[in-house]
Amino acid sequence: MTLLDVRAVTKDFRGTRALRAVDLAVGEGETVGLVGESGSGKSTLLKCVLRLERPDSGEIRYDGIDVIRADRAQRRRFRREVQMVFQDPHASLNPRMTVEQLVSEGMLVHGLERSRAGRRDRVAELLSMVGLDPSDMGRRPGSFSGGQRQRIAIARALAVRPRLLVCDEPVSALDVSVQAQVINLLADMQAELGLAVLFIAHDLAVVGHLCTRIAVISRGEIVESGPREQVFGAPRHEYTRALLDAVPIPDPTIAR
Ligand SMILES: Nc1ncnc2c1ncn2[C@@H]1O[C@H](COP(=O)(O)OP(=O)(O)OP(=O)(O)O)[C@@H](O)[C@H]1O
Repeated sequence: MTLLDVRAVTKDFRGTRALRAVDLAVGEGETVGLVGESGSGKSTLLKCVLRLERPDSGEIRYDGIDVIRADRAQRRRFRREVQMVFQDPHASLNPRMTVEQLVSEGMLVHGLERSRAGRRDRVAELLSMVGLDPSDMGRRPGSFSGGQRQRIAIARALAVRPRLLVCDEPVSALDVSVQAQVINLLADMQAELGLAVLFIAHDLAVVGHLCTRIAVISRGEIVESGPREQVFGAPRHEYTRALLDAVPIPDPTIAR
């Protein structure tokens, strides 16, 4: 079943065509990568999906909800079921809050765990899941490394039991050695929880590691889209070939 369905979305900013009739679908439990260089339109598409920008034309549907015209109850469901992990956990995690507060905030907002003890237990469980020590839940994000902060951000997103996780350049700010750990964690969580993932990045190698389907965006247009093996093995578009030339192939089976 298609969970997120973006159809023919177009967006102009006073003369700049940021998106040209973009189509993009993410199925239930599916991992989709959206790749493109800086300025290609990735952020604009994301803002349209998150209702931060209104497309000039086109449709965005999420599990029966018309995202652009959603009513209050629909927006509320959408805000719980679609969670985000951002590029910079330093900026996206409030430095004054403890890990316990950060991870339990969504549960409070959405009324998922009524008791403080229940929320605490769930925070402990989530921290273990993402490879952090539950006894650290009283610490603040500033005392963790970049990779650990991204684990906190992932635990926070998972706390409200989302169906779709949207990751916007989640490892771009991390050291290369830490990038692989965070990608592996996302892959584990995706498999364990059956989450759908939309993973946005400028780096094709990073996307290829996690996503079974890849869409390539260039100058506001999806220039290629298909199974990972097809995009890596037989890229149709010259822009994809250029992106492939610029990165090491992450998986030797794909390289062959
Ligand atoms: N608010 C805005 N006003 C005017 N132009 C904009 C605005 N937002 C984006 N643009 C333009 O739209 C185009 C797409 O930008 P967008 O930020 O979506 O690209 P991107 O792929 O997300 O790039 P990056 O990876 O650098 O964030 C660019 O030409 C950009 O300059």
